Amino acid sequence: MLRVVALLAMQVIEKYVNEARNVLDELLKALAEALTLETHVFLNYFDANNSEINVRVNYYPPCPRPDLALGLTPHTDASALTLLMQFEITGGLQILKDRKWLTVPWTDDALLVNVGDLLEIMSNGRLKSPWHRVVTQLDVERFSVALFYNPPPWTEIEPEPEPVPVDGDGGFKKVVVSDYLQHFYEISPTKEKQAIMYAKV
Ligand SMILES: O=C(O)CCC(=O)C(=O)O
Ligand SMILES: [Fe+2]
Repeated sequence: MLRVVALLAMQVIEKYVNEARNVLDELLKALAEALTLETHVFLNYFDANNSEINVRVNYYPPCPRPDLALGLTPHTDASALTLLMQFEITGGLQILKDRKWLTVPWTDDALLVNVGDLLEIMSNGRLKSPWHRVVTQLDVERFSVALFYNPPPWTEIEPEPEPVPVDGDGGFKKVVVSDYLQHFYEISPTKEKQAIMYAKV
């Protein structure tokens, strides 16, 4: 019985992964166009057989002292893009903006897309990976599914040189995806957004 359930779950996840890949590929094209770049500049790093998709299921139980315990410690995602799903509107996900934690507005039945560090590097800082965390809640339990989409590990990603980011940021250099990931996991968790400095000139 358990085997049947596990098999069914695997089929559902596989279906979701395949659909998610289509959505994310379209988004990578749309994001490149929005930055007035050639449509495929980001998508070209991915390939259907070797790109990495990792799925993490997060469970946050109700917490008697949300003031004392976080659900997920602050971080950026080491992905290119992350597709997030939650099962009901429960809040909990927050991003740091102007030094304040803001709860991400998330409507029911909506998927949320998060820019990861690799896309920040590829876009030379024009797309930013947000510093985010999950807070616990008193009487609320929460599930989320995070799907991380990455080019194959041996891919060398290169920041798009033009146009120069408006906020004067940028200054990224070429990195190999697996080198970046190794660095990211070696130094995580960090107190602030730090791993991405590895990809700065
Ligand atoms: O649970 C969430 O909404 C976010 C999860 C997340 O940030 C992650 O798994 O990296
Ligand atoms: Fe995350």
